[in-house]
Amino acid sequence: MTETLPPLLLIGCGKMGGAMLTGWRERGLGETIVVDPFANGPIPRATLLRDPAEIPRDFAPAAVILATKPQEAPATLPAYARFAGGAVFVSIMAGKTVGFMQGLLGAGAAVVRAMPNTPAAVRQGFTVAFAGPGVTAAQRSLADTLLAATGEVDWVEQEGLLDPVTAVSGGGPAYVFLLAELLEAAAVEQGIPPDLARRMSRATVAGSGALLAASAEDAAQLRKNVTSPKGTTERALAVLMAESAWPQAISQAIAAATARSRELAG
Ligand SMILES: NC(=O)C1=CN([C@@H]2O[C@H](COP(=O)(O)OP(=O)(O)OC[C@H]3O[C@@H](n4cnc5c(N)ncnc54)[C@H](O)[C@@H]3O)[C@@H](O)[C@H]2O)C=CC1
Ligand SMILES: O=C(O)[C@@H]1CCC=N1
Repeated sequence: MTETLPPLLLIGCGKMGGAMLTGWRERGLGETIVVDPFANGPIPRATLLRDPAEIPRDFAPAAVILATKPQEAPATLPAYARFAGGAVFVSIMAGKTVGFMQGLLGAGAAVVRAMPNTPAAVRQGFTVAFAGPGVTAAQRSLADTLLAATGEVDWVEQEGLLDPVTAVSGGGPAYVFLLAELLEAAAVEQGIPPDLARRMSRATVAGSGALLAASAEDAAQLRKNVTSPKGTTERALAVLMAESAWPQAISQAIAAATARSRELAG
C-alpha cells in the first residue's frame, strides 16, 4: 500500500475532512487541492484554495470529496459540476442523498455516499458507503481506498441504510464521549478528586474500547465478565438496564438521529 494516491480535490477541511486528509497523507498523497474559505492554512502536502474559481483549469481530480456541512450543499456543489466527467464524488454529508447531489452536480455524476466517524483521526474510523448509479468498479475501488485510509469500510446496497448508520456509527463517538463525561461527573459526586475522576473515566472508556476491539467475545459477554453475582456492578446495571433507562433512551436517541438524517435529505 505504498502507491501514491491519484489527484484529489477535497471540499471542506474541517473536523472530518481534515481527519480524512491526515489518513490520506499517511497513505501517500499525490497532487491534492483543498477548497475551504475558512480553514487555517497552510495544509501540509496540499494546496489550500479559498474559492473553486482558483482551481487550475487543467486540474483533473480522480475523486472530489464533499466534506462541507449538508446545509452548505446547494450553494457549494454546483461549482464542482465540471468534474463530473472524470471524477467520482465521495460525499460524507449527513443525510444528503445521491439523487440530491446529482441534482446539483448533473444527473450523470458518479456519486458515492459515505458516512465515516471521527475516530478516523486516529485511523480507527468506521465508514459505511453506498455507490450510486454509474459508479464504475474502478471508482468504487478508489473510494474504498480513500475511506479505508482512516479505518474499516463496509458497503451497503440500499442507500436508505445510511440514515441509521449515520445515527449509530456516525454520531456514535459522541454518545461514548458523553458516557465519559457522565462517569467523570458521577465520580466527582462520590467524592473523587476532579483530576483523578477525569483520568479514571477517560481510561475506563478507552480501555474498554481497546478490550472490545481486541476480543472475539460479544459485548454482552464482556459486560458479564465484569458483573460478579451479588456484586457492585450488578447494582449499577439494575439501574441502567431497566427497560425505561438505557434500552429505551438509546433506542429513542437512534430513532431521533435517523429521522434527522432523513430530514436533511432534501
Ligand atoms: N463530525 C463528525 O463526526 C462527522 C461529520 N460528517 C459530515 O462531515 C461534514 C463536515 O462536518 P464537520 O467536519 O464536522 O464540520 P466542520 O464544520 O468541522 O467542517 C466543515 C468545513 O467546511 C468548510 N466550508 C464551509 N463552507 C465551505 C464552502 N463553501 N466550500 C468549502 N468548504 C467550506 C468550513 O470552513 C469547515 O472547515 C458534514 O456534512 C457532516 O455531516 C460525517 C461523519 C461524521
Ligand atoms: O451530527 C451530525 O450531523 C454529523 C453526522 C454524524 C456525526 N456528525
